[in-house]
Amino acid sequence: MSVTAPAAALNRTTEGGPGSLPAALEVQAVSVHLGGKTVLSDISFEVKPGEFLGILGPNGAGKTTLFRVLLQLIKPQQGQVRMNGGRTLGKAVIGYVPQSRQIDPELPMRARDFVCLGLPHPLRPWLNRADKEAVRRALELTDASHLADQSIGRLSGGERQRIFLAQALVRDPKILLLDEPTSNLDPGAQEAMAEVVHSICRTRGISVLLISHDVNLINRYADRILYLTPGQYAIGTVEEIMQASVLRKLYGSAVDVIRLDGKLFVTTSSQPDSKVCFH
Ligand SMILES: Nc1ncnc2c1ncn2[C@@H]1O[C@H](COP(=O)(O)OP(=O)(O)OP(=O)(O)O)[C@@H](O)[C@H]1O
Repeated sequence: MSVTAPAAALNRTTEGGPGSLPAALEVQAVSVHLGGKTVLSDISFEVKPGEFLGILGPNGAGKTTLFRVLLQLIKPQQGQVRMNGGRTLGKAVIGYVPQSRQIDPELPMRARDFVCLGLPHPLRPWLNRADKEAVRRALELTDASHLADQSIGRLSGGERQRIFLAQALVRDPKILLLDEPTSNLDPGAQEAMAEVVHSICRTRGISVLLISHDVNLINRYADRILYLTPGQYAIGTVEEIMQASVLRKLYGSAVDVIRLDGKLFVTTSSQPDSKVCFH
């Protein structure tokens, strides 16, 4: 069920953004039930080429499940997903960086070989010129060319995320799905990662859907946000969605939004000792 924000319209993009282009992704009335539970309920939205959509919401709201639907790993019980104006390009159209990927520090693999695993034929013993160029370009786009010959297991968390991102980009996707790519990074590395993603989104016209629990990071980079809570959602600009009236409807409980030194904080105010929650 969607919650309509005051002055917010479903699928509206910010002025000067990629609003007038045909959608790269259309999610139409999608519902998903898992283990007897409704995880996504009648969700509809679209994303334009080169648009950056931030996805926020509490644990268990269905954010990763939405990605699994977009990746065709889960078939929704209701609704449909259309990409690239309804022209099916297969899974190559989507680049995906999953949540929390563990790498053995002793894994004897260079970063460039890890990026190669994103190619359609990763186990081929040689790379042709086009493959080499794709890997070179993906590393360059993610500002990671200098890491190419280093061992993937020995890279820092921030450096490793860039290699994961390069792997997701190596097939030149039209849509990029990033599941909490900045979690476990220090603030500087989070900012650097978000900068790289934003630049790729804008310069390559790739639609980015990025899940995060950091509303302020999303606020700086996203054109719009999709805010999911169990069974409910709202979509619009940060200003439209991050209002107490909208979040109260989404959570079905007392929630306040505080702006302090240019930063947003969401608080639960039903408790006597009103406390800051997850943002
Ligand atoms: N295969 C499954 N079978 C049953 N329930 C599932 C399955 N996959 C996910 N769920 C449930 O669906 C709900 C949404 O899970 P999901 O991982 O999409 O949430 P999320 O918003 O990504 O959470 P988080 O922020 O913690 O990553 C959870 O309650 C989860 O337990």
